[in-house]
Amino acid sequence: EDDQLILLEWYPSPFAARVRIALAEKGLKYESRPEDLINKSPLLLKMNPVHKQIPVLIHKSRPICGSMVTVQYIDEVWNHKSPLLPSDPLQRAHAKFWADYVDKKIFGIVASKKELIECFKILEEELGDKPYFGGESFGYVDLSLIPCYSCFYTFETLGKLIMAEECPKIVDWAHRCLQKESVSKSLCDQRKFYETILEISRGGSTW
Ligand SMILES: N[C@@H](CCC(=O)N[C@@H](CSO)C(=O)NCC(=O)O)C(=O)O
Repeated sequence: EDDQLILLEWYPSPFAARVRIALAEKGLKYESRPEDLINKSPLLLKMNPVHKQIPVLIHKSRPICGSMVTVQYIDEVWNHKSPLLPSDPLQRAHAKFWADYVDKKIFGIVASKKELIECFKILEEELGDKPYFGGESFGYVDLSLIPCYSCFYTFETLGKLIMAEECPKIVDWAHRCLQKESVSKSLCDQRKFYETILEISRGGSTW
């Protein structure tokens, strides 16, 4: 029917995980269509001709591209439950600032180990003693960062570091987020992510 939701995605992608979490938070049913990023489907090329990237949410046959843009769309269209962004404009601006920081510094160009740890320490400071980045409840900034948890085993194995030592509050926060079913059922398993990275690095294909 007209209100059908389709998600063009790829399971290991932390960007796709963000949209899966938002859809689960709102209790929305959707059809998942896994993409082969080496042989992209005509639908993906049609729905996201600019970046030709997943995730793409297709709602009423129209595409929404970009993971955090899609999360905002979901939050605004299905605003009946589990708000992800605060309603106060200043708080919203802060949430978008930190989600943008996560995009640039954590998910951006794969940073050097030193830079990555420095950025996690800044996030650790921002989190402080709050249970979540937005305060008492899980929200937009938490959602932007938590998919990175799937990469922790890879960081530790390849980077020879221990996340619990580098940023203990972030590790505790991640475990807190994983108590939520919307998160635990949406995140790629850490070992599967690691195996996928090794496969790709052998295959030399981009992802
Ligand atoms: N800024 C975008 C990044 C999406 C992306 O990198 N998607 C990757 C897969 S996961 O890393 C992708 O589709 N790569 C295929 C390609 O670039 O050819 C977002 O937030 O959605």
